[in-house]
Amino acid sequence: MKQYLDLCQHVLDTGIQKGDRTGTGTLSVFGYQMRYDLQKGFPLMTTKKTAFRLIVSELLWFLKGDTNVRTLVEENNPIWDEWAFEKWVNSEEYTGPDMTDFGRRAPVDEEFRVQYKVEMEHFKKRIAEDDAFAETYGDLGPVYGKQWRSFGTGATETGRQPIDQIAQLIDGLKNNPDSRRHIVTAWNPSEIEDMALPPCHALFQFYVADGKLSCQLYQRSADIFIGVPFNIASYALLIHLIALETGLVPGEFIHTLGDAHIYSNHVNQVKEQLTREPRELPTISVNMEGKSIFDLTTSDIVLTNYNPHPKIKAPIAV
Ligand SMILES: Nc1nc(=O)c2c([nH]1)NC[C@@H]1CN(c3ccc(C(=O)N[C@@H](CCC(=O)O)C(=O)O)cc3)CN21
Ligand SMILES: O=c1ccn([C@H]2C[C@H](O)[C@@H](COP(=O)(O)O)O2)c(=O)[nH]1
Repeated sequence: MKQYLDLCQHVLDTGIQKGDRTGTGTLSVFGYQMRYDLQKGFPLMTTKKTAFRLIVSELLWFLKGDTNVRTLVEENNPIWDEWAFEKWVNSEEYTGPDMTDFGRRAPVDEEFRVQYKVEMEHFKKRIAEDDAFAETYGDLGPVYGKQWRSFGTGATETGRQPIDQIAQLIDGLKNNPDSRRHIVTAWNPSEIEDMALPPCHALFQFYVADGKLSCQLYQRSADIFIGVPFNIASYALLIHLIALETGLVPGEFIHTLGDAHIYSNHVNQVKEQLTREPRELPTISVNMEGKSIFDLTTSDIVLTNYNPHPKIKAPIAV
């Protein structure tokens, strides 16, 4: 994972102090590229323990075309909770304690944090138990799952069907591997305003040469300490899955970043991680057993030989 540590060092050394939407403040560079050869092992962070289980359940959620956090809540995956919760506490129906700016206040205000945790637990319980509530407040809008599997409603004006970009990708890779048009985009300008968060991993392209399958991602905005380790592993897993589906061997993941930033409250954690020696990479195996990648469950994907340094905690910017 030297590539990742080099990115961290580069941003610490040359990053510019920049304000951001969340009000946290960042050190930021614009434009950076990393390459991961998947033949050398599975690129999950070894310099801090990273929750692979959460990465798997999020990717399978995208692949099923799901955009409702209920599925993630049921799988005990909290990574999208804040963005659904935000919609709930800003709604007219919410009558609990004031949760304005909860993301910024919770890490620094002990008394508020207790209140926030109570409200968040209530919210999750209701998402899990109340169908109508989950349908309204669990849904993040037309985020990744919608764009990947069902891009563009368009039906009323054009009479066209929504596009299953992943099915088309698999089809194209099988039937026309040399094509330079193996592209999937989550960036749908006409639906951005309805999304809880505009897509960060916005567009990717697949490529086949020598029987190997590679993918390059353009990520417009990259939270280096929290988001990027998840994104690298998620796309590496996506390449493995698409390779199984198309009879190819995993090649390279090329990760191209736009605004690549370290949040000001992650700088110490990044420095701690930089003192650690990378270890041997783990490997993964996938049990397809006649299933398509759209029907997999988390237990079908198994990680072995993962011996990371301990976890490093950090607050997430909402
Ligand atoms: N500021 C920000 N950074 C992100 O990376 C990010 C967002 N926002 N918003 C949407 C999604 C949600 N993602 C997330 C959210 C939380 C974790 C997280 O809490 N990771 C912890 C581990 C959690 C655990 O082990 O329970 C970590 O330490 O990596 C990771 C990715 C990635 N995205
Ligand atoms: O997969 C993801 C999702 C989100 N992020 C980070 C990047 C930014 O820090 C925030 C999004 O804020 P914007 O103001 O919309 O750019 O989330 C990530 O790194 N990876």
